[in-house]
Amino acid sequence: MNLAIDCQGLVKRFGSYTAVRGVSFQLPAGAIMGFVGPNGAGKTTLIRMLCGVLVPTEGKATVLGYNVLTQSEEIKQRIGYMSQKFSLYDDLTVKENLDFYAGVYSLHGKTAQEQKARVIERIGLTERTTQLVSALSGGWKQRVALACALLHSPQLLILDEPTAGVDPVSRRIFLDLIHQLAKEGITILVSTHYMDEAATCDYLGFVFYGRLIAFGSPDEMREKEAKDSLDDLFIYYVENEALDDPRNQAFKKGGRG
Ligand SMILES: Nc1ncnc2c1ncn2[C@@H]1O[C@H](COP(=O)(O)OP(=O)(O)OP(=O)(O)O)[C@@H](O)[C@H]1O
Repeated sequence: MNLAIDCQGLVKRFGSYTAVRGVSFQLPAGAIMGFVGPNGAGKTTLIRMLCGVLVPTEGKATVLGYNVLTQSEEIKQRIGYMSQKFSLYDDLTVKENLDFYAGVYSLHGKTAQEQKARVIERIGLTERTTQLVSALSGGWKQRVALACALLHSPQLLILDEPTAGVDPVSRRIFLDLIHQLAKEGITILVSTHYMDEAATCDYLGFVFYGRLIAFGSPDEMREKEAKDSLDDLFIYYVENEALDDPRNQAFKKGGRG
């Protein structure tokens, strides 16, 4: 199987605090995977290790066949990353933001022009290129950020809570775009708090206090544990997780979030 991500026993400690505790999973190329978990579960830390920007304390991982410890530059060139804050310049137009990111990805001349034209068309931004980003709705900002992340034709797209604070219609449009991109062969890793989004992924990883407490396809997971909803399934896994972290007890008693 051609794997986009293969990680084994990834651990990240910040001083005495362990944010990621031995995460292992394999993601086939071309699949969409969703990370779901409460705030502070360790999703972003895990993602940052897979992007090659944060060095794991323990464990190993390959992303697109490259080692996160020794080949982070190769990984960075081949992944598109979009954070929950979108990382756009509000006082620049859509086109100027794309120009800026083309430079970041070292795209110049004809290649830059072609790639910008490709993503503008692909993401449906033709009518928006001269607008200031500050004048755009959250949904349009999200699409501009996606266009920026796709400029260098990445093989893996990593989206960290891309739809946080975006209205439901825009979320749906964005999700459809993501699914089309996956059909075109891009592997997608997305972290989300929304179970309806998670349900559309090929694979799901439930992250809870630094552990990957479940991994599999949403349908298989629901069938295996005989749960109708992913919310029920998540709670089921959390309640069956014997964690030493005292915050786990708070979560079980209703302090979720
Ligand atoms: N650089 C750092 N130094 C110390 N602690 C950190 C650092 N980065 C993250 N943490 C801690 O690690 C834990 C996991 O954080 P992380 O951002 O990975 O969670 P998350 O699941 O992405 O949460 P959210 O959904 O809120 O983005 C948190 O308790 C956070 O405070």
